[in-house]
Amino acid sequence: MRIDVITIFPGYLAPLREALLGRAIGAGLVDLAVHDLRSWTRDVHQAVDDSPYGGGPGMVMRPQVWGEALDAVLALDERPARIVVPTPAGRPFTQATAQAWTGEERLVFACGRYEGIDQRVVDDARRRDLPVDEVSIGDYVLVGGEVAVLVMVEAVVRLLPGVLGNPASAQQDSFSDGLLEGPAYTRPEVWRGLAVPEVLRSGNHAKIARWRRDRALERTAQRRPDLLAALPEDALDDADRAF
Ligand SMILES: NCc1ccc(-c2ccccc2)nc1
Repeated sequence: MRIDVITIFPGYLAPLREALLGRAIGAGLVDLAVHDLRSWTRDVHQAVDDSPYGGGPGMVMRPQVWGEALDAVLALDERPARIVVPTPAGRPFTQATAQAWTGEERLVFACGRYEGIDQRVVDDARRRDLPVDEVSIGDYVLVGGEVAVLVMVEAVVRLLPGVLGNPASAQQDSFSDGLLEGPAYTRPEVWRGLAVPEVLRSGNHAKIARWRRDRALERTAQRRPDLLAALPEDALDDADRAF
């Protein structure tokens, strides 16, 4: 998978080259290219924004600069790309989104700042039949899209074959079965007077699996009843319902 990020703060994306993601890049599982949007400005001030039509606070990012930047970056590679625009006004980015994007050959992230990017940039891309997703990683407003890109790239790349040491962990993590993950423990057996739940040291794998499922159901019911309500009919068996 090739990932391009266009931003006025390339340094914000440096963490993508660390640790797990850095190793995935080193292993050739992912190609990452970060581009400075100002490379496509033509004025001496390298202006990327301007006042909003209709008035109101803040500034809007100029369509000319973004149009030239996207055209140039898309032309760098012949692989078909999905353009992703992080925005508080976007559709929710979920684990399902991350899973779906693992099938993409290329993702091009457009990081907005200020009040966002002139809407015509997205409209123009869509009318050229380029797939464009405006996505939100949560109901809060950041200063720009860069942090959202770090979140989404990590969520997607970790799912790519060969990236995680143990692929099973990607299957068993939260949300993969629609439930939150329950509590986890490691040595020592007792820490500050707190003991690891007995069942986890019992060696009885059926009992352990049941206990873990019950804790996941309990935590999901307490913290995210919306996830429980969204589970497909056949997702819970009789033992689950008994819980
Ligand atoms: N839903 C997370 C998110 C994503 C992007 C932005 C944002 C804020 C200002 C300008 C451009 C993007 N804020 C929140």
